[in-house]
Amino acid sequence: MNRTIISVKNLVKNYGDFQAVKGISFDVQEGEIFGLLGPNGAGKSTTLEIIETLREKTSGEVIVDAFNLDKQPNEIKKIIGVQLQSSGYYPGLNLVELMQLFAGLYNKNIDPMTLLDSVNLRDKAKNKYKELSGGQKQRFSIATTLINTPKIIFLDEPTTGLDPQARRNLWDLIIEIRNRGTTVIITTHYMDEAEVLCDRVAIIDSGKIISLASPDQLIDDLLASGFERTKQVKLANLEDVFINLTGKHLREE
Ligand SMILES: Nc1ncnc2c1ncn2[C@@H]1O[C@H](COP(=O)(O)OP(=O)(O)OP(=O)(O)O)[C@@H](O)[C@H]1O
Repeated sequence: MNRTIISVKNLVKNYGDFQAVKGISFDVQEGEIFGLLGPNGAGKSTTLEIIETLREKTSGEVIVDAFNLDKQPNEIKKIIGVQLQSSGYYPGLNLVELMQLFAGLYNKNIDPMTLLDSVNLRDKAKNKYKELSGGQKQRFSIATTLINTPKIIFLDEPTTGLDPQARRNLWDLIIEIRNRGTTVIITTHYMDEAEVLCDRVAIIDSGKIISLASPDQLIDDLLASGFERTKQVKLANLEDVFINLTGKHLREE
Protein backbone atom coordinates (compact mmCIF):
# COMPACT_ATOMS: atom_id res chain seq x y z
CA MET A 1 0.00 0.00 0.00
CA ASN A 2 1.12 3.57 0.62
CA ARG A 3 3.76 4.95 2.91
CA THR A 4 3.46 5.04 6.69
CA ILE A 5 2.07 8.41 7.80
CA ILE A 6 1.77 7.66 11.53
CA SER A 7 4.10 5.41 13.48
CA VAL A 8 3.46 4.68 17.15
CA LYS A 9 6.04 2.64 19.06
CA ASN A 10 5.73 1.30 22.62
CA LEU A 11 3.35 4.07 23.64
CA VAL A 12 2.67 4.20 27.38
CA LYS A 13 0.34 6.51 29.31
CA ASN A 14 0.10 6.44 33.06
CA TYR A 15 -2.50 8.41 35.00
CA GLY A 16 -0.90 8.33 38.45
CA ASP A 17 -0.61 4.66 39.40
CA PHE A 18 -2.99 3.57 36.66
CA GLN A 19 -1.58 2.51 33.29
CA ALA A 20 -4.20 3.39 30.67
CA VAL A 21 -2.00 2.64 27.60
CA LYS A 22 0.41 -0.27 28.04
CA GLY A 23 3.09 -0.04 25.38
CA ILE A 24 1.16 -0.15 22.12
CA SER A 25 2.68 -0.02 18.63
CA PHE A 26 0.99 0.46 15.28
CA ASP A 27 1.44 2.16 11.91
CA VAL A 28 -1.16 4.02 9.88
CA GLN A 29 -0.75 4.10 6.10
CA GLU A 30 -1.32 7.27 4.12
CA GLY A 31 -4.79 7.36 2.57
CA GLU A 32 -6.41 4.69 4.71
CA ILE A 33 -9.26 4.78 7.18
CA PHE A 34 -7.76 3.28 10.31
CA GLY A 35 -10.04 2.26 13.17
CA LEU A 36 -9.33 2.01 16.86
CA LEU A 37 -11.92 -0.35 18.32
CA GLY A 38 -12.37 -1.27 21.92
CA PRO A 39 -14.69 -1.24 24.90
CA ASN A 40 -15.17 1.79 27.18
CA GLY A 41 -11.99 2.70 28.98
CA ALA A 42 -9.72 0.70 26.64
CA GLY A 43 -7.47 3.71 26.00
CA LYS A 44 -8.65 4.78 22.54
CA SER A 45 -9.23 8.48 23.29
CA THR A 46 -6.03 8.70 25.31
CA THR A 47 -4.05 7.28 22.37
CA LEU A 48 -5.76 9.62 19.92
CA GLU A 49 -5.21 12.69 22.09
CA ILE A 50 -1.51 11.89 22.46
CA ILE A 51 -1.08 11.67 18.67
CA GLU A 52 -3.09 14.88 18.32
CA THR A 53 -0.53 16.61 20.60
CA LEU A 54 -3.29 17.35 23.12
CA ARG A 55 -2.11 15.00 25.87
CA GLU A 56 1.37 14.22 27.25
CA LYS A 57 2.55 10.66 26.86
CA THR A 58 4.50 8.85 29.57
CA SER A 59 6.88 7.12 27.15
CA GLY A 60 7.20 5.75 23.65
CA GLU A 61 7.71 7.27 20.22
CA VAL A 62 5.17 8.91 17.93
CA ILE A 63 6.07 10.03 14.40
CA VAL A 64 3.47 11.84 12.28
CA ASP A 65 4.34 12.51 8.65
CA ALA A 66 8.05 12.29 9.54
CA PHE A 67 7.68 14.78 12.42
CA ASN A 68 8.63 13.57 15.87
CA LEU A 69 5.98 14.37 18.49
CA ASP A 70 8.62 15.22 21.11
CA LYS A 71 10.54 17.63 18.90
CA GLN A 72 8.09 19.03 16.36
CA PRO A 73 4.58 19.08 17.86
CA ASN A 74 3.76 22.36 16.12
CA GLU A 75 4.57 20.87 12.72
CA ILE A 76 2.20 18.01 13.53
CA LYS A 77 -0.56 20.44 14.53
CA LYS A 78 -0.34 22.08 11.10
CA ILE A 79 -1.12 18.91 9.16
CA ILE A 80 -3.87 17.35 11.29
CA GLY A 81 -7.56 18.07 11.74
CA VAL A 82 -9.16 17.44 15.10
CA GLN A 83 -12.85 17.55 15.99
CA LEU A 84 -13.47 20.28 18.53
CA GLN A 85 -15.63 19.73 21.56
CA SER A 86 -19.13 21.06 20.87
CA SER A 87 -18.84 23.28 23.97
CA GLY A 88 -16.43 25.38 21.88
CA TYR A 89 -19.19 26.39 19.45
CA TYR A 90 -20.31 29.87 20.47
CA PRO A 91 -24.11 29.70 20.73
CA GLY A 92 -24.82 33.12 19.21
CA LEU A 93 -22.94 32.58 15.93
CA ASN A 94 -24.24 30.97 12.76
CA LEU A 95 -22.33 28.29 10.85
CA VAL A 96 -20.63 30.72 8.47
CA GLU A 97 -19.50 32.90 11.38
CA LEU A 98 -18.25 29.88 13.30
CA MET A 99 -16.30 28.70 10.26
CA GLN A 100 -14.72 32.14 9.92
CA LEU A 101 -13.87 32.16 13.61
CA PHE A 102 -12.12 28.76 13.44
CA ALA A 103 -10.37 29.69 10.20
CA GLY A 104 -9.03 32.76 12.04
CA LEU A 105 -7.65 30.49 14.77
CA TYR A 106 -5.82 28.49 12.11
CA ASN A 107 -4.78 31.71 10.38
CA LYS A 108 -6.37 30.41 7.17
CA ASN A 109 -8.39 32.12 4.51
CA ILE A 110 -11.30 29.87 3.64
CA ASP A 111 -14.60 30.05 1.82
CA PRO A 112 -17.10 28.95 4.50
CA MET A 113 -19.75 28.06 1.90
CA THR A 114 -17.43 25.67 0.05
CA LEU A 115 -16.64 23.88 3.29
CA LEU A 116 -20.29 23.79 4.35
CA ASP A 117 -21.16 22.48 0.88
CA SER A 118 -18.64 19.69 1.25
CA VAL A 119 -20.57 18.37 4.25
CA ASN A 120 -24.00 19.07 2.75
CA LEU A 121 -24.84 21.99 5.08
CA ARG A 122 -25.19 24.89 2.65
CA ASP A 123 -28.89 25.20 3.51
CA LYS A 124 -28.04 25.64 7.18
CA ALA A 125 -25.36 28.30 6.69
CA LYS A 126 -27.37 30.95 8.55
CA ASN A 127 -28.45 28.64 11.36
CA LYS A 128 -26.82 28.50 14.75
CA TYR A 129 -25.04 25.30 15.84
CA LYS A 130 -27.64 24.62 18.54
CA GLU A 131 -30.37 24.61 15.88
CA LEU A 132 -28.84 21.62 14.04
CA SER A 133 -29.89 17.98 14.35
CA GLY A 134 -27.42 15.44 15.75
CA GLY A 135 -26.29 14.33 12.29
CA GLN A 136 -25.89 17.92 11.10
CA LYS A 137 -23.85 18.78 14.22
CA GLN A 138 -21.50 15.90 13.45
CA ARG A 139 -21.17 16.96 9.81
CA PHE A 140 -20.41 20.51 10.91
CA SER A 141 -17.76 19.35 13.34
CA ILE A 142 -16.20 17.25 10.56
CA ALA A 143 -16.16 20.37 8.37
CA THR A 144 -14.19 22.18 11.07
CA THR A 145 -11.52 19.45 10.89
CA LEU A 146 -11.04 20.27 7.20
CA ILE A 147 -10.35 24.02 7.60
CA ASN A 148 -6.57 23.70 7.44
CA THR A 149 -6.71 21.15 4.56
CA PRO A 150 -5.12 18.53 6.81
CA LYS A 151 -3.32 15.38 5.70
CA ILE A 152 -4.89 13.43 8.56
CA ILE A 153 -8.17 13.83 10.42
CA PHE A 154 -9.08 12.29 13.76
CA LEU A 155 -12.70 11.36 14.47
CA ASP A 156 -13.58 10.20 17.98
CA GLU A 157 -16.84 8.22 17.88
CA PRO A 158 -18.38 10.43 15.20
CA THR A 159 -21.67 8.54 14.83
CA THR A 160 -22.59 7.93 18.45
CA GLY A 161 -26.24 8.77 19.02
CA LEU A 162 -27.18 9.13 15.34
CA ASP A 163 -30.06 7.38 13.59
CA PRO A 164 -29.32 4.78 10.88
CA GLN A 165 -29.73 7.20 7.95
CA ALA A 166 -27.59 9.89 9.54
CA ARG A 167 -24.91 7.27 10.32
CA ARG A 168 -24.82 5.99 6.74
CA ASN A 169 -24.74 9.53 5.45
CA LEU A 170 -21.77 10.26 7.68
CA TRP A 171 -20.04 7.07 6.50
CA ASP A 172 -20.41 8.29 2.91
CA LEU A 173 -18.93 11.64 3.92
CA ILE A 174 -15.95 10.02 5.68
CA ILE A 175 -15.28 7.77 2.65
CA GLU A 176 -15.49 10.83 0.38
CA ILE A 177 -12.94 12.68 2.53
CA ARG A 178 -10.63 9.65 2.37
CA ASN A 179 -11.12 9.41 -1.39
CA ARG A 180 -9.95 13.01 -1.70
CA GLY A 181 -6.66 11.81 -0.19
CA THR A 182 -7.02 12.49 3.52
CA THR A 183 -5.98 9.81 5.99
CA VAL A 184 -8.68 9.15 8.60
CA ILE A 185 -8.29 7.74 12.09
CA ILE A 186 -11.56 6.89 13.74
CA THR A 187 -12.62 5.41 17.07
CA THR A 188 -15.90 3.58 17.29
CA HIS A 189 -17.88 1.10 19.36
CA TYR A 190 -19.90 0.01 16.35
CA MET A 191 -18.55 -3.07 14.63
CA ASP A 192 -20.80 -2.68 11.58
CA GLU A 193 -19.38 0.81 11.16
CA ALA A 194 -15.80 -0.45 11.39
CA GLU A 195 -16.56 -3.22 8.91
CA VAL A 196 -17.98 -0.79 6.33
CA LEU A 197 -15.53 2.07 6.84
CA CYS A 198 -12.15 0.87 7.96
CA ASP A 199 -9.37 -0.45 5.75
CA ARG A 200 -7.67 -1.77 8.88
CA VAL A 201 -8.58 -1.85 12.55
CA ALA A 202 -6.65 -2.21 15.78
CA ILE A 203 -8.66 -3.82 18.56
CA ILE A 204 -7.64 -2.37 21.92
CA ASP A 205 -8.50 -3.87 25.27
CA SER A 206 -7.27 -2.64 28.64
CA GLY A 207 -4.56 -0.49 27.08
CA LYS A 208 -3.16 -3.18 24.75
CA ILE A 209 -3.63 -3.93 21.07
CA ILE A 210 -4.90 -7.49 20.91
CA SER A 211 -5.37 -7.67 17.13
CA LEU A 212 -4.63 -5.57 14.06
CA ALA A 213 -5.66 -6.33 10.46
CA SER A 214 -8.33 -5.58 7.89
CA PRO A 215 -11.89 -6.39 9.03
CA ASP A 216 -12.06 -9.11 6.34
CA GLN A 217 -8.84 -10.69 7.55
CA LEU A 218 -9.98 -10.67 11.19
CA ILE A 219 -13.25 -12.38 10.24
CA ASP A 220 -11.47 -14.95 8.05
CA ASP A 221 -9.02 -15.69 10.88
CA LEU A 222 -11.90 -16.25 13.28
CA LEU A 223 -13.67 -18.59 10.85
CA ALA A 224 -10.40 -20.45 10.18
CA SER A 225 -10.14 -21.10 13.92
CA GLY A 226 -13.35 -23.15 13.68
CA PHE A 227 -15.73 -20.47 14.98
CA GLU A 228 -19.38 -20.92 14.06
CA ARG A 229 -22.31 -18.75 14.96
CA THR A 230 -24.81 -20.64 17.07
CA LYS A 231 -27.77 -19.02 15.34
CA GLN A 232 -28.29 -19.05 11.59
CA VAL A 233 -28.02 -15.45 10.45
CA LYS A 234 -30.66 -14.06 8.10
CA LEU A 235 -29.59 -12.18 5.00
CA ALA A 236 -31.14 -8.95 6.30
CA ASN A 237 -31.38 -7.42 9.75
CA LEU A 238 -33.75 -5.05 11.54
CA GLU A 239 -31.72 -2.05 10.44
CA ASP A 240 -32.23 -3.08 6.80
CA VAL A 241 -35.98 -3.24 7.49
CA PHE A 242 -35.91 0.21 9.07
CA ILE A 243 -33.90 1.78 6.25
CA ASN A 244 -36.09 0.09 3.68
CA LEU A 245 -39.26 1.44 5.27
CA THR A 246 -38.08 4.96 6.03
CA GLY A 247 -35.94 5.59 2.96
CA LYS A 248 -32.31 5.20 2.08
CA HIS A 249 -31.66 8.82 1.32
CA LEU A 250 -30.81 11.60 3.66
CA ARG A 251 -34.02 13.14 4.88
CA GLU A 252 -34.50 16.77 5.74
CA GLU A 253 -33.07 16.47 9.25
N1 LIG B 1 -7.41 12.44 32.93
C1 LIG B 1 -7.48 11.18 33.40
N2 LIG B 1 -7.09 10.89 34.65
C2 LIG B 1 -7.13 9.63 35.12
N3 LIG B 1 -7.56 8.57 34.41
C3 LIG B 1 -7.98 8.80 33.16
C4 LIG B 1 -7.95 10.10 32.58
N4 LIG B 1 -8.42 10.02 31.30
C5 LIG B 1 -8.70 8.72 31.11
N5 LIG B 1 -8.45 7.98 32.22
C6 LIG B 1 -8.61 6.52 32.36
O1 LIG B 1 -7.85 5.89 31.37
C7 LIG B 1 -8.56 4.78 30.83
C8 LIG B 1 -8.67 4.96 29.31
O2 LIG B 1 -9.53 6.05 29.04
P1 LIG B 1 -9.88 6.49 27.55
O3 LIG B 1 -10.80 7.66 27.64
O4 LIG B 1 -8.64 6.63 26.79
O5 LIG B 1 -10.66 5.21 27.03
P2 LIG B 1 -11.54 5.00 25.72
O6 LIG B 1 -11.11 3.72 25.16
O7 LIG B 1 -11.49 6.19 24.87
O8 LIG B 1 -12.98 4.84 26.35
P3 LIG B 1 -14.43 5.31 25.80
O9 LIG B 1 -14.80 4.35 24.75
O10 LIG B 1 -15.28 5.16 27.02
O11 LIG B 1 -14.30 6.72 25.34
C9 LIG B 1 -9.89 4.73 31.55
O12 LIG B 1 -9.80 3.76 32.57
C10 LIG B 1 -10.05 6.10 32.11
O13 LIG B 1 -10.78 6.08 33.32
